[in-house]
Amino acid sequence: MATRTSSTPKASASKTGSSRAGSSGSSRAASGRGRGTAKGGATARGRVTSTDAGQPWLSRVIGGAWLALAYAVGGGVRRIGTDVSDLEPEDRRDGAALFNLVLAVFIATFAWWGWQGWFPDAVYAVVNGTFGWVSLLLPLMLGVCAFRLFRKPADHRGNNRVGIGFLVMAFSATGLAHVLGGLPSASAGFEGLRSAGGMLGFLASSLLAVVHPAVPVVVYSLLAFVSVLIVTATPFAAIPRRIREGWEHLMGVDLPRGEQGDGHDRSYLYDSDRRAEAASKAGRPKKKRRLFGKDEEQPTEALDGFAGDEPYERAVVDEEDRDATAAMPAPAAGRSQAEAAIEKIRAAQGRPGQPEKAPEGATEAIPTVGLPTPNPGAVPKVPSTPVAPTPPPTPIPQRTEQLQLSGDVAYTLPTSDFLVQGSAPKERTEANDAVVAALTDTLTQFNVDAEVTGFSRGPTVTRYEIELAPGTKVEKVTALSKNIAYAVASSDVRILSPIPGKSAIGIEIPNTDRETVSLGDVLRSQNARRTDHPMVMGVGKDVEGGFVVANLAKMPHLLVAGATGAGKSSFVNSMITSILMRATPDEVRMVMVDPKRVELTAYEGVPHLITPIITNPKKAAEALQWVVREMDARYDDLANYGFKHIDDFNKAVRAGKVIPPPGSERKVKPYPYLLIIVDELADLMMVAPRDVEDSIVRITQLARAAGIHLVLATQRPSVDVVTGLIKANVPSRMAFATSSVTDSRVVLDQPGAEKLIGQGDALFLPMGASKPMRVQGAWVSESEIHKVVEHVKGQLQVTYRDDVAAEPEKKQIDEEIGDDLEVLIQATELVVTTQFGSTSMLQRKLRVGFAKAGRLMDLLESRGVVGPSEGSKARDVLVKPDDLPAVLAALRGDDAPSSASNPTDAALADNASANHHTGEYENDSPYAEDLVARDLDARPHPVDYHDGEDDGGGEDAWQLTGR
Ligand SMILES: Nc1ncnc2c1ncn2[C@@H]1O[C@H](COP(=O)(O)OP(=O)(O)OP(=O)(O)O)[C@@H](O)[C@H]1O
Repeated sequence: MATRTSSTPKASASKTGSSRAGSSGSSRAASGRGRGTAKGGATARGRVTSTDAGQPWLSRVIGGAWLALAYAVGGGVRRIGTDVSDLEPEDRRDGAALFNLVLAVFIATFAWWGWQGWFPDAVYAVVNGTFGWVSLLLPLMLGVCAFRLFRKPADHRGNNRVGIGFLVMAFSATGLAHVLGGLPSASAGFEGLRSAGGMLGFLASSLLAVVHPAVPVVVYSLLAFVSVLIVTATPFAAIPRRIREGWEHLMGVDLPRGEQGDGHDRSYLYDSDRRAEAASKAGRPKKKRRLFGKDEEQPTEALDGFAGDEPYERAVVDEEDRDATAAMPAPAAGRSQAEAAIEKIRAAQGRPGQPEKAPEGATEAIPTVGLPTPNPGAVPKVPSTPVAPTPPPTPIPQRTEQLQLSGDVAYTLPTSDFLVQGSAPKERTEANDAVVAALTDTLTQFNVDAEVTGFSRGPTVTRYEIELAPGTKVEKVTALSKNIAYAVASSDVRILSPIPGKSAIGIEIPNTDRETVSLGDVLRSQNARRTDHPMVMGVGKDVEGGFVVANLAKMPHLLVAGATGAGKSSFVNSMITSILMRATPDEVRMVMVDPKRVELTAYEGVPHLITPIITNPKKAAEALQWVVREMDARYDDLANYGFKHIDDFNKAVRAGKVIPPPGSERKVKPYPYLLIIVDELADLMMVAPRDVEDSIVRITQLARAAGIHLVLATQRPSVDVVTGLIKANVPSRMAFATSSVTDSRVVLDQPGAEKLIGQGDALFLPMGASKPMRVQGAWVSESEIHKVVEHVKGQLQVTYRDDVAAEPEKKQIDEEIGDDLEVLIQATELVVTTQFGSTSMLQRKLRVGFAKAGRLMDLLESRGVVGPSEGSKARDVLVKPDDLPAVLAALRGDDAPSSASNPTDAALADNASANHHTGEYENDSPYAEDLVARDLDARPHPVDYHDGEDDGGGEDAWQLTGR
């Protein structure tokens, strides 16, 4: 113990010393001396002290003055634009920066402003003799270097890149200048060379020019171009984008707000620098996204006047630098990434891994409390799984052959550029290395013989893979879940044991730097392009960064649940937008139920709707009953024409093989898929639980073959909302973060959803899958939705069918009942609840005479509540207590038929199917108004969705998911 604790400060002290040496200042030198007295750190510090002491006082005074001046200038430069003056003193490199600045100004004075004198002349001769007229550019280059060193001294990679880029640029420029200056030979002398590319230009070009004067021009033009790419950190592939950005910047179009408004000079930042910058602000909602390849604030909201939600919104508004990661010190020179990252984690835990300072005069360092600082050299660089790249914004080929709607209406689907391109996914970041270090550290501490062998980074979480040594129990790792959570400073750690398909334990840990998954990217991914099926939706991205798309028709019904704010509505938006992007109103029709009244209003008026968005829960219950009738009608057609699935029926209709019976005037047309979206099931269940449950169960049991699909969303996944019956019939589940493990069990039949981190983080359990897949839901902004909806509305006018959620006609109270309604209701309640059909009981309980009680009993018999009289025996009660509300409503005449089991409803259903047989369905069809006049035969044959697929729908809903 003593050995370990005393060595830690020593190691750290020497590390600190060396890292700070580059930016030495007198104050730090002094502090070094002070600490040098402590035992243990004496050797290293002793050397520093003796060197300082040996320095002549004059040089120390000059050095001090230089640094003081450098700090003053640096302080000013750091306040230009975005204030970065909170830079740690040990990270500054103001001395070197000032040197660059002074040199720049000095060269400018004679190269640009013609300052003369013996000293400038002498320097000028050297500089100009070396670089020729390229020396005119040197002040600019040095100035940029100085600016970077003042403001971003810790960005060594970036600074080196810019420095090297300028060197290559200067060299190639001298080569070119030599040719442009007429290829002066050595005999032209110093003066001749100065007016061209100087000595450097002569050396660079004279030999190449011997072959042909064009050779150095070509070679150095290319080199100059490459140097520009190096300085501006532009990979070859990004050249067109950069040119476009530059152009837009110049022309002032689509100028990204963030880059314009905050004054933060990012022009010199390489992509990785931008990412690092973003990572340093981890935890803050990311505002920038990529629009067709360029950085952009949340898509054009400001332009469109849309102030919709932003991805990863947080309720807590805090300062950037109070974020856990932002508050951590920037990596000091000489420290490895992993080491810096470890420090970040420690800082997040409130235990920065700095050595404890020895008290004055102490001979031994105080033992360090907590985790030992892992030796960064020992932290393995584990491989990360490559992530799927952002799909190119290339347009998805338009399905022109299908877009001729029946009735010769040309319909154009929205083009894929209506949806923005997301930012490039990251394969690994500093935060990942930090977690690997922390995990390795935890395993070592608890003597678990296992190692982190790799990780795959998704948009929200990264899954770290741990492999066990032979003979090590899995439980040894799973038992450490709390310690792991502690080590990585996150309470949302989820352990998968094993990772499906792998002999490894998976530990899912939220990324501090989450990425937004743009719906546009998901729909442009290869998985989505692979099929034309109109019911395919972009779900999001899995933990390995692969795009997940799913076919709603194969699900065939989906339950979406999660606590408020977990991302359900965003998911529903992505789903609807996917359909609008890919399907014509002839292919998919929708019924939207939005009891919250605000979630789906954006879609009001799209031609895919068959009824206005339903906001009244009672009407929603009626609409569900309409769906049941529609389903029955479709089934009748299937049965009559001998088909098992609506797709086969549609195929046959398009092939002209479905011929109505002779005498029928009906024109048979393909049925569109019908998607019913209920945004809050709880609201419906509160109004008419039995009716809603009945309808849902009936629809879900049968509707798959009829091409009718239900999506039920709820923020209250409790058993009274998602009843056992509903659950049993809705096989696919999408669970967003739930507030309790009980809720998670209701949705998924297993725990897990309570560990999700919200904001689109979900467990997707499609029909047929045994284990849920963790996905980050796709995000589509309100302005994107608006654009898509406007386009779709511009293509075709919506034609609503008015009977879907129409108020059913008020049934008149039976004349026979007259004024006895109230007492009859009481009699019904009595008889049904007691299940005892006795006239004398009515007499007693209702305090009515024998004649009145007899009349009530007759009324009950005529309404099917009790059976006929059996002499002195009590009558049979024909209504079960569960059906009481429906019977009472029917007596009052103020409610809709409760279900198909209701005699009145059954009669209605019979009528409906009778109409079909007589060919009258046409007028009854939900699509009658807009489809009836269209000439089927004139319609080109649409693509057959089911080619090569199992028409019986035996595939898994997630057949399209994966990377
Ligand atoms: N896929 C996503 N990507 C990024 N951010 C998301 C995503 N989904 C949701 N969010 C963030 O979470 C916030 C809440 O999401 P949303 O409105 O979808 O929640 P909800 O579950 O529908 O809540 P409620 O039930 O209260 O309507 C959004 O405003 C957004 O900031």
